[in-house]
Amino acid sequence: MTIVLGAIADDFTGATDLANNLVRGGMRCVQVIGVPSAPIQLDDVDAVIVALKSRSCPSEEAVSASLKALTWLQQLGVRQLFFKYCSTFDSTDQGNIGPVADALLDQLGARQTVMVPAFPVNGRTVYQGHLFVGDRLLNDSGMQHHPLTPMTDADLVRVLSRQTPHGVGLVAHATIAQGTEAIQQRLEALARQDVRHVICDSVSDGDLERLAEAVSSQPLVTGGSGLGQALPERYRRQGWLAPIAEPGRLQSASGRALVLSGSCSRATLAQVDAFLERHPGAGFALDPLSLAKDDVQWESAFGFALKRLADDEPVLIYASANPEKVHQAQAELGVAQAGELVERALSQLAASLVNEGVGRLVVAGGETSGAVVSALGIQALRIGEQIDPGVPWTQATLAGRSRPLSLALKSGNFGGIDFFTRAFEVLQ
Ligand SMILES: Nc1ncnc2c1ncn2[C@@H]1O[C@H](COP(=O)(O)OP(=O)(O)OP(=O)(O)O)[C@@H](O)[C@H]1O
Ligand SMILES: O=C(O)[C@@H](O)C(=O)CO
Repeated sequence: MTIVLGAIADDFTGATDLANNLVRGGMRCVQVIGVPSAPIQLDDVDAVIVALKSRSCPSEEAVSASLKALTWLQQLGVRQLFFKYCSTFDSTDQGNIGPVADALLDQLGARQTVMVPAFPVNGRTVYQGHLFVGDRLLNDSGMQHHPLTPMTDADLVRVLSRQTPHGVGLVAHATIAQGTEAIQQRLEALARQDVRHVICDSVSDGDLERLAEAVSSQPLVTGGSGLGQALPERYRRQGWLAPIAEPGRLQSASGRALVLSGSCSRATLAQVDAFLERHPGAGFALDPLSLAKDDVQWESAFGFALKRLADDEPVLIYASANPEKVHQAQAELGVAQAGELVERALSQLAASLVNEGVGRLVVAGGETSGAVVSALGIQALRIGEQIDPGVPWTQATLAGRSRPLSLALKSGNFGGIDFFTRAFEVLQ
């Protein structure tokens, strides 16, 4: 059967989040890390997700990587394209959501796309074009302090209008509530006014189902994984997808357990605190200012982890810090360098500690996960059981290792407070 969906995700945790929801909808998914350099086996696959690290890089790089992914997916003959970005619309005035969406539309020869970041089960909803995280507007949710893409405006029409020269419009909730026909009529009316990007309100799974029905035949849809949760059922009704497939089972996990965290989100900071409270002495804090000086802190972190792993004790290495500390590091080092130092330190720890027997690895943060997965040389991930909404266990085959590596890539703001402990319980 034809591959139904080809997705391009702007970060690695976002890619596994989308894959997780598609698998739960009964689609057989493969997640690849960048465009594969050699042909890969895609028999019996309904969806292919290309994970990029294009959320925070210069927009020209994001556009070029996304178009390369699109070309590859077009060659596979996929029926619909999905541009996956964050449910908190992480971006800056330079992009990358607007420029990438424009470039994808151009290459597809399509005139319009919907923008649907909502993921209600995780508290992300959009009403009158304004993004909420739980009961807070985006700019008051903690996302205003994000180290790389601070979100200081919750009005997505306004946010996106700064990123594209094209028209940006809204399908408001009153229309979504009326159902498919009303949504399609509104999209058509906006297209006639040359509105190219359409932010869509959605406050419930029902809204996402109505939207999915309205857009499941469009060449390109964009948004968070909430829309991805609703699409498989539409594809099935359109006859594009066989009845519910058995989502693949992963091999049993083996090896030592390690948690690495480079996310500074409110949720991750609470998860770090909860883990350290439950396992006193199990954490090692990295600090970009020390990392910038020499290798001493990295070596200490490595030694600390080795010792605890040898004793089979829980271990968490983290750079996660409150906004004051992050700003202090950024003021001295610059935003990009502070981030890079942390990403390099954590990804080198991952590579070295996997060599020392780590087989179950949890990574918190999308950029951080991108750096770790790249350092490990992983090319593709199989999707397994969900730990919390949006975060599944995955498995990767590594060169020179007989057993696969089990890997959970946690989006910054996802997961319950006990995530770092519960993740390993789910594996047993
Ligand atoms: N103490 C720190 N000071 C400055 N920058 C930091 C610090 N700790 C982490 N960082 C950087 O902040 C960025 C956090 O982004 P990351 O995407 O990993 O987390 P997140 O945004 O919370 O997760 P997600 O993208 O999944 O929502 C990374 O580039 C990381 O290196
Ligand atoms: O949509 C989300 O919130 C996540 O999948 C994500 O992209 C975080 O990096």
